[in-house]
Amino acid sequence: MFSSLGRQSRPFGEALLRYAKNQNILLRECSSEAAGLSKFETLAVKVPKPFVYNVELNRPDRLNAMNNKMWLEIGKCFNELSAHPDCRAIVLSAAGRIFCAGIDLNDMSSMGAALAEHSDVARRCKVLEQKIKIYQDSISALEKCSKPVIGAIHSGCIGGGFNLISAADIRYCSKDAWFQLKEVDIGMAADVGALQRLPRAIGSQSLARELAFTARKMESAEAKECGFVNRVFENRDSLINGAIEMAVEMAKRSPVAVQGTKLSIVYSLDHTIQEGLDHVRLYNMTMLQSDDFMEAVMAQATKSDAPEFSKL
Ligand SMILES: CC/C=C\C=C\CC(=O)SCCNC(=O)CCNC(=O)[C@H](O)C(C)(C)COP(=O)(O)OP(=O)(O)OC[C@H]1O[C@@H](n2cnc3c(N)ncnc32)[C@H](O)[C@@H]1OP(=O)(O)O
Repeated sequence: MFSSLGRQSRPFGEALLRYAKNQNILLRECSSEAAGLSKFETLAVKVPKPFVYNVELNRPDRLNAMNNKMWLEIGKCFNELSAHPDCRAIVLSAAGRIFCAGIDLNDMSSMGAALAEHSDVARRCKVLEQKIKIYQDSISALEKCSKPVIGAIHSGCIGGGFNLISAADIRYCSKDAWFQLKEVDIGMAADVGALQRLPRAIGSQSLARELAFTARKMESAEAKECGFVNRVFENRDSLINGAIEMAVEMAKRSPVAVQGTKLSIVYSLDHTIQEGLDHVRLYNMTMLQSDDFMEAVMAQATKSDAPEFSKL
């Protein structure tokens, strides 16, 4: 029964490298276009390992403050990666000395100008509603992305950046990281996801409310203690390497299995246990017929190397 499994015994790393070579995927440094995505101005996209994408916030001179362009590009990038068959796991990191200084405060004044075009409150509300919706959707694209997203945070992670990273599947940070829900300091309620996702991520309404009401900084040790991050690394380099290593582990597994797992976990967040079970039953009644399932079961049963799963 297991005799046809010869092709699965090739070492996984070798198979991936061969695949990357055949597909002409330039590992480590490559432009987002070379990685099969749109061209981005505010993001740098690299493929550090086969099937692993690294999206980097890339406005280091502005401390990665999120201008309108960046908001739009984050949504677009994660939507594209969600559908991209060469991407199986994503590391989200940032260039420069700070992970993200929140929304670009200069953009706030252009928002004021757009509002000033209307004298009527209903028309002004429509402008704001549309803007907030676009920004919310941009961050939700991480959660809706079918591939796991690992946030790798160094130094400051402020306001919009905190909201962004709250939508990642997994968070790691460096020792120097700090997190600040700064919205109340600029006179607004956070509106792009942290108030909804943070209490669930840390399992404490009390701590989430304290952070949100006061804009108090949370340092890396506290972020680890409350479960907001899984691991704290010594510095940015070891952080990025650690995040990529973990992404490789995910990329080794069947994309049918990993993507189905994310889909089920995200669905179950706001459904009853029974609804979640119904949902995953429907998924698996189809996906257990996939080649991936048979190949993975066989590899486990015969103690062979991981199979080389087809693109999905
Ligand atoms: C629909 C609404 C959706 C989302 C809303 C989100 C709300 C938020 O994000 S609230 C948080 C807003 N952000 C902030 O209040 C942070 C502002 N920045 C700072 O407090 C500091 O820059 C710092 C992050 C503590 C770092 O300080 P420091 O190390 O002293 O660097 P600076 O000299 O201050 O900054 C260097 C350079 O970057 C520019 N910059 C920093 N942050 C922003 C920003 N948020 N927007 C635009 N530009 C920013 C700063 O002006 C400096 O520029 P120079 O030209 O070099 O002076």
